[in-house]
Amino acid sequence: MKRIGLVGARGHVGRELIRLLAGREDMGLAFASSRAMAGAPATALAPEAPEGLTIEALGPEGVAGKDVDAVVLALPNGEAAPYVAAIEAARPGAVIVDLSADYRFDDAWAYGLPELQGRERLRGATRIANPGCYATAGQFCVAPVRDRLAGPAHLFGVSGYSGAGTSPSRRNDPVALADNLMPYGLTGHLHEREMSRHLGGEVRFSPHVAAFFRGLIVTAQLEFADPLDEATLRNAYVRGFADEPLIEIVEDRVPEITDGANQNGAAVGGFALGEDGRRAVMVCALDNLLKGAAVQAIQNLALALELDEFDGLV
Ligand SMILES: NC(=O)C1=CN([C@@H]2O[C@H](COP(=O)(O)OP(=O)(O)OC[C@H]3O[C@@H](n4cnc5c(N)ncnc54)[C@H](OP(=O)(O)O)[C@@H]3O)[C@@H](O)[C@H]2O)C=CC1
Ligand SMILES: CC(=O)N[C@@H](CCC(=O)OP(=O)(O)O)C(=O)O
Repeated sequence: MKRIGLVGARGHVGRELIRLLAGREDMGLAFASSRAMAGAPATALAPEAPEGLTIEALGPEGVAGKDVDAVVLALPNGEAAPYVAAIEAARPGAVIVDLSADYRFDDAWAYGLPELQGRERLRGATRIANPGCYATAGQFCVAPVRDRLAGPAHLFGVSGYSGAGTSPSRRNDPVALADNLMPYGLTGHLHEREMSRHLGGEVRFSPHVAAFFRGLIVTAQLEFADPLDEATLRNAYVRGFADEPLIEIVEDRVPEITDGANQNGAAVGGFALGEDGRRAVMVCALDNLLKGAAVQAIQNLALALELDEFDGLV
């Protein structure tokens, strides 16, 4: 049984990770760190947590002192570096999976989107940057046809408000969101840069947050250099994601939020082609807390520790 430590356990993603780890026999939660919940049983965060495990408030040195195989950092952006430095000094061989955006642009870290980046770099890796939630859905919409694009892909995204984390803000305030849809990050959202970098082509992204708690959808406008027929468009996705158990290709209708929310995997569909075959619209729905975060982290932990990637997930 590989021993996994979790920092940021009180967050929405931390709770999902505790639940998913409880579903595996080859990895288990060895410690859970939260400053606000220190001293409480881990079952207060998620009923599936190991009985008898008490939440601790661990700083970087405290985390680095723990005898674990891997540490998952589920902290807000900008907080990971001291933890990484302390773990690197004390146990350089330990696996670190960071859920924030802090290392997604760092070539020394493997970018952990197994379905698209390939698994070779993730197997046995010790530093893995988990992708962003919209960035995961956006890349699933664009990657199978990226080489055919005539220009930037234009992506429209709507997320549930759990995407904005637990620190109070307008973007996770149910009162401000009631009967509302909030555009934000109108230019330069971090996931715009993340997608552009990892797709190797420019993306324009318009994020929105809505009044539902979890799940997100990305609708992608794609323009092609040469016309495509519908069979070619469908085949690009069907073949591109063949043998990927966490990606469902939806061929008979357009995916909606409910196709992704509370699901471990992503639903990809749309397949709407303009009359001249030069433009298509694709859609991806997934759960921002699951395939957009915690499920992806479990896949990455399993690959890094050379375990079954999909155990407990499919
Ligand atoms: N929410 C989502 O949909 C997604 C989130 N992510 C990423 O996953 C990570 C976790 O997300 P989420 O669960 O929403 O995060 P939260 O904003 O809920 O933060 C997680 C926890 O981190 C702890 N924390 C906050 N600041 C610090 C600090 N300075 N030092 C130590 N601990 C701190 C807090 O617990 P306490 O105060 O008790 O210590 C908090 O509950 C983030 O990097 C996020 O960007 C990625 C994809 C999707
Ligand atoms: C609604 C909302 O605010 N969503 C977040 C998505 C958070 C996320 O996926 O991630 P990273 O911070 O890990 O990139 C946002 O747009 O920043």
